[in-house]
Amino acid sequence: MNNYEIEVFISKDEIAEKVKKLGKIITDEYKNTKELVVIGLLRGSVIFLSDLVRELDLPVSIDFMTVSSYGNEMESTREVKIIKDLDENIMGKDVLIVEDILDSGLTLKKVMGILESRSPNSLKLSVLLNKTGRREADISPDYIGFEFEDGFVVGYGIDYAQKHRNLPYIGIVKEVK
Ligand SMILES: O=P(O)(O)OC[C@H]1O[C@H](OP(=O)(O)OP(=O)(O)O)[C@H](O)[C@@H]1O
Ligand code: HPA
Repeated sequence: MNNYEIEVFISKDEIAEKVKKLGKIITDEYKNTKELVVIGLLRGSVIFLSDLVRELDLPVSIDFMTVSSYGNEMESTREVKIIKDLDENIMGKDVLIVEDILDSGLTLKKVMGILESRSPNSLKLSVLLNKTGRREADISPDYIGFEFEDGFVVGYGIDYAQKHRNLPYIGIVKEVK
């Protein structure tokens, strides 16, 4: 896409309110847990994860993994590769994956399969955005911020060709002809 503009889709204030709500729900559900391991997938999750963990009134540790499927494109390459694995062992631990967006589901299906095979005590998924219209893998998140059907989004950690992650809101990319 040569020329495009970005339209505000979810405002900064709406995101902040939702993240607070999710923080309360997750805190309540894990209140008897000794240690919750929050896992972020680099790079898209970092802003959501940073805000969400500060709304958790729980003993939390944080770890990151890098996988790649989209590269610089708007379509998934369909091949999900682990580029950087977790630093810590998750066996027997309560694990919560915190992701920016669930779209085809191919990335998280693969990642959840890998993490499940490491025998955590529990494994759940929290996504800020659940894009439902292009789902290919059977996967349903445990905690969802916002749901929408389709459209390519950017901002609040999410990129288009590595740009726009720093927008404080979620925008929709529109082609300008
Ligand atoms: O459900 P899917 O269709 O698999 O898409 C979701 C994935 O796509 C994005 O990652 P991307 O590959 O763009 O890397 P990034 O985290 O560095 O932005 C996003 O962060 C999810 O991990
Ligand atoms: O809508 C999107 N925007 C940016 N990256 C993405 N990765 C999956 N879906 C999207």
